[in-house]
Formats: sequence, C-alpha cells, structure tokens
Amino acid sequence: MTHQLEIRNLHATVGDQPILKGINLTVPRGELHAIMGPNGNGKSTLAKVIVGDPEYTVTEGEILVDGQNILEMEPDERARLGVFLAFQYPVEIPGVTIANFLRLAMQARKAEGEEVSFTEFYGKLQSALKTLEWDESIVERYLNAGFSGGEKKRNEILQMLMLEPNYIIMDETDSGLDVDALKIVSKGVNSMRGENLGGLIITHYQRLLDYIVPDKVHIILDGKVVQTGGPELAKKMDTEGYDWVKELATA
Ligand SMILES: Nc1ncnc2c1ncn2[C@@H]1O[C@H](COP(=O)(O)OP(=O)(O)OP(=O)(O)O)[C@@H](O)[C@H]1O
Repeated sequence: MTHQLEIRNLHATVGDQPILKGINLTVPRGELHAIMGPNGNGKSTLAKVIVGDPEYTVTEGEILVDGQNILEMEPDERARLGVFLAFQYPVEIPGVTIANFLRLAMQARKAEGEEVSFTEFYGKLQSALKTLEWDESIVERYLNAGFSGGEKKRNEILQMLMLEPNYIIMDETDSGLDVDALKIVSKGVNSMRGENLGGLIITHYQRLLDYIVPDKVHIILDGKVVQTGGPELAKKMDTEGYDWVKELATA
C-alpha cells in the first residue's frame, strides 16, 4: 500500500458557487508540503473538504488516504484514519477541560475495547507539554475559553502531539503568533516529522517556512494548483508577490 494523501481532480462548491476547480496534489507520508496563494482562492476550503466539513459539496474528483477514497466517510472516520486539521480559528468549548478533551479524542482513535491507559495518557501529555514549553496547569482550563490567539494555536499543536496523526493539515496556524510562539509551534511540528507523518501547511508567510522547511510548495489560484516547486518558490512569493503567477496562469 502506498502511504500518501492523494487529491485527484477535486471540485467542490459552497451552495452553487464553485470554489475548488480541479485540485491535483499528492503528499507522501514523510513529506510536508506548503500551500500558498492569494486570499480567497480556496486554500481553507481544501483543508475543510479533506476533513469532511458538511458545508462543502464535492462535485467531482477523489481524495485518497493510503489508497482509500475518504469522500463517503464521516469526519470522525477520517480522523480515525489519522487525518488531523489544525483550525485557522479554533473553537472554544467552555465546560470541557483540555485534559478531558484530549483523553476523549485519544480514546476515539482507539479500536473498540481498547482503553487509553493513564500511563499512556500522562506520559504523552508530559512530553508534549515539555515540547511546547507549557505548564501542566493549562490542561485544567476549559478548551480555548478565554485563550489568546497564540494559546489557541499552541493548543492545536498539543492535540496533534497527543493524537499522533498520519496526516496533518495546518490552516494558517502561524497567524497571530509572536516570534517566540512561532518557534515553539514549529518545534512541536518538527518533533513529529519523520516517515510516518505527511501533511499540508497552509500559510501566507515565508517566516513559518524558515522553521518548518517544506519538501514542496504549491500555489493555489482560483481553486487550482498552478505552480509547484521547492522551498525557493515560497521565498519568491515573499519577495515578488503573486502577480507573476497570475500572469502565468492567464497566459
Ligand atoms: N462557507 C462559505 N460560504 C460562502 N462562501 C465561502 C464559504 N467558504 C468559502 N467561501 C468562499 O470561497 C472562496 C475561497 O475561500 P477560502 O477560505 O477557501 O480561501 P483562502 O484561499 O483560504 O483565503 P485566505 O487566504 O483569505 O484564508 C472565498 O471567495 C470565500 O468567500
């Protein structure tokens, strides 16, 4: 079996408005690919369609995770396959502590009859908090309630470290982070890098990619991947903007 996230000719709409217009993309496990592109061109939509957000309708194409078409699967089944989205705007859940949330989320990924042991949970938690330079008291707080923007993003990485996904999709996880938080969040992601992890990193900024160096960079324009290159492509965007890509795409 090939371990990869494969997106083939993906078209998706919201209402009757087409947003994704034939995305083709393959991310083997072991690689992190950056997704860049101007505002409003379908990057977040792609992320949400991959995890099965019911607001979007897939009208054509396939999404294969390790060879399995996931389009008919519910979001929780996709999560069980190890697909994890770190949200651009993480939700607040007052009344549910981070500790309880993490435990439930870990349990949900287990096979039936298998329990998350306290030792497993606590061991992982200690190690994740250490990586994220976070005090243990944070997990007694309600999920994201009253969190600063940076704390919410750090909490997304905490979930990622605990759940050990096979594929991560990070949607502008760097937005709103100060430079220290950016380094910590990147350290969290880099600590997971290896042959078991694949993923997409949606970002507008080269500064994140200085810390999490991508294997490939894709530019999305009007719902399609119009350019793919190495890390140098992101640097070019940073200095030259998108005009040249738009010109190429319309030529
Ligand atoms: N739920 C929705 N309802 C209405 N329009 C939507 C919805 N989701 C996305 N769109 C529209 O689809 C287009 C693409 O949006 P999307 O959020 O995917 O862009 P993006 O490339 O991630 O932008 P940004 O860089 O600003 O985050 C936009 O015109 C947006 O208004």
